[in-house]
Amino acid sequence: MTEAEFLAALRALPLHPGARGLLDDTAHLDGLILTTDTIVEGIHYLPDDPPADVAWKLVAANLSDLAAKGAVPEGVMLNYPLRAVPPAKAGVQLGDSTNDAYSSVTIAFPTGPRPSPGRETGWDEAFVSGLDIALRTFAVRLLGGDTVSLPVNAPRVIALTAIGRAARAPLRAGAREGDALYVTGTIGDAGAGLRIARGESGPADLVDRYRRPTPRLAEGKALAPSAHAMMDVSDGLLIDAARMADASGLGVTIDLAAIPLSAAYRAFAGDDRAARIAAATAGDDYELLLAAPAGIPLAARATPIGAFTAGTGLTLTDGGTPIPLPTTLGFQH
Ligand SMILES: Nc1ncnc2c1ncn2[C@@H]1O[C@H](COP(=O)(O)OP(=O)(O)OP(=O)(O)O)[C@@H](O)[C@H]1O
Ligand SMILES: Cc1ncc(C[n+]2csc(CCOP(=O)(O)O)c2C)c(N)n1
Ligand SMILES: [Mg+2]
Repeated sequence: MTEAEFLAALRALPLHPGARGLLDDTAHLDGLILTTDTIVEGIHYLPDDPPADVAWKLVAANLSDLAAKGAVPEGVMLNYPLRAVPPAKAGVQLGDSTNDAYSSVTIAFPTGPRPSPGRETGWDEAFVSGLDIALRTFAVRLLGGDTVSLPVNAPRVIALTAIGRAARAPLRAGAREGDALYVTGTIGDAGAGLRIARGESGPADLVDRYRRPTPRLAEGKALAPSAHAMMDVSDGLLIDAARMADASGLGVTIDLAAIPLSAAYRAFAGDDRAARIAAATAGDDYELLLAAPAGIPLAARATPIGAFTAGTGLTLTDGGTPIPLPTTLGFQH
């Protein structure tokens, strides 16, 4: 089953009205905004990423969904797995191990006495220190959670639930015909950072954008009153914009040439059509995408990159000339 098929199946279940038809970034309950996000070793982060950065990314990815609703974070709940190590490896530092290639990993489900969990030198401690820094940075506090153990060699799966408050939260589904599509910040930096973290040569700043994204909390709060629709860009600018248009019952046209790229991205990847498509489909940006009337002053900086139209689907132009869509619009599980 694909992610889209799984979500479609869930939408046929009894849904709480606060679920917004499972068509939004968050659920809404009496002024509270709720969201949960999971990160998986090897899928969302690299096995040798620093544990403190993994904690940061987990918090940032969750708070980004709150930012997209203009919400102020109230607290978070953490679901955390301690991982046992094979006895032979006890005391060996993570990162020197063969844990990197999950395709060849054999997960051991012990039948005898369980190895003691949490003995991978320092990983859990460093995660907690990183969590402390992230919580303090974003002025949010821990409400609770759950701790479990993983089989030897199993990739870590870490989940966080974030709860916030918003007086008026813009939906994904609220875009109106004629609205402009805006995006905050620059797009593609994290995708480039992942390539660099995987071995290409490039600046550490871009790796930082991949490992330590910034949830746009202040921008989200400032933009929410003028936004007809808002969401964050996690899977890729093109796929997420197409989702906003779809949820709103509209089409959207995006001009590739208008997508804001950083100087660091352009120096690393170039500025041609392929580099722009790569930026617009890589994901991990955690910028905000919003629909608002064209030309109105906005309370935070955002770049107009397109427009909502009657009809359906995504149309891509490059400097105004229509171009074919790439085969993938973004990341899908
Ligand atoms: N396993 C699940 N069970 C129940 N609801 C789900 C599940 N997975 C996703 N959803 C719901 O589907 C909707 C869309 O989820 P999706 O993950 O695409 O958005 P998102 O949380 O904004 O993504 P991202 O975390 O990448 O920003 C949300 O309302 C989410 O709560
Ligand atoms: C090692 C590694 N490989 C690939 C990616 C790219 N990636 C994975 S999940 C995702 C979307 C957000 O996740 P979700 O939709 O689950 O919130 C993206 C863009 C990555 N971050 N790390
Ligand atoms: Mg989201």
